[in-house]
Amino acid sequence: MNTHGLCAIALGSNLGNSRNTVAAALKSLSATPHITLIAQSSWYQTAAVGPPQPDYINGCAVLQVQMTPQLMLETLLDIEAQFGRIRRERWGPRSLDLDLLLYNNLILETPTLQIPHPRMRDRAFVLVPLAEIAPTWIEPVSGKAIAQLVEAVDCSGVVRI
Ligand SMILES: Nc1ncnc2c1ncn2[C@@H]1O[C@H](COP(=O)(O)OP(=O)(O)OP(=O)(O)O)[C@@H](O)[C@H]1O
Ligand SMILES: Nc1nc2c(c(=O)[nH]1)N=C(CO)CN2
Repeated sequence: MNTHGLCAIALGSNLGNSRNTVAAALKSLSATPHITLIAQSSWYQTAAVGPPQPDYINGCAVLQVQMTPQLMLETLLDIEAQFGRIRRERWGPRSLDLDLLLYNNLILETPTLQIPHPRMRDRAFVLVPLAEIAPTWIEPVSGKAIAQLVEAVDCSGVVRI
C-alpha cells in the first residue's frame, strides 16, 4: 500500500480566466494538508489537442504527498469541482483539468485510476512543462526519462508565457 510519495501532476484550463484558475488551483493544492509543493513549472499557452477549441494554459507541479494514489485523485477531483468544472464532451473545453501523472515509480491500472497517466507520453503540453522540473524522472511504462520523451513529440504548439 502506497501511503506517501512524490507525485507529478498536470494542470490545464481553457475556459474563463485560465491563468488565474491554474494559479489558484495550485495554491489551493499546496495549502491542502498532507501535500507539500516541491516544484512548479512555468505556465505555457498551448494549442488545443482534440476538437477545435481555444488554446489552453498548461503547467505541471511536483508534490510530496502523504496519501494514497486514490486519495490524491479524489483531492484533485475535489479541487476541479471547486473551480467550477462542468464535465461535458471528452477532450472538450474545461475551466480546470487536473491529472495525476506519476506517483513514485508506480504502475497502477484500476477502472478509475491509471498511473502513469496513459496519455502523458504523447502530450507535448504535459511533457514540456514536466521536463522543466523533473527531466530525470523515469516514466515507468516506457522506461524513459521525461527529457527523452519530450524529444519524441512535436512541441511547436507549446509556448512559455
Ligand atoms: N491518472 C489519472 N489522473 C486523473 N484522472 C484519471 C487518471 N486515471 C484515470 N482517471 C479517471 O479519469 C477521469 C477524468 O476524466 P476526464 O474527464 O478528466 O478526462 P479528460 O480530461 O477529458 O481526458 P484525459 O484523461 O485524456 O485528460 C477521472 O474521473 C478519473 O477517474
Ligand atoms: N493543449 C491542450 N489540449 C488539451 C488539453 C490540455 O490540457 N491542453 N486537455 C484535454 C483534455 O484533457 C484535451 N486537449
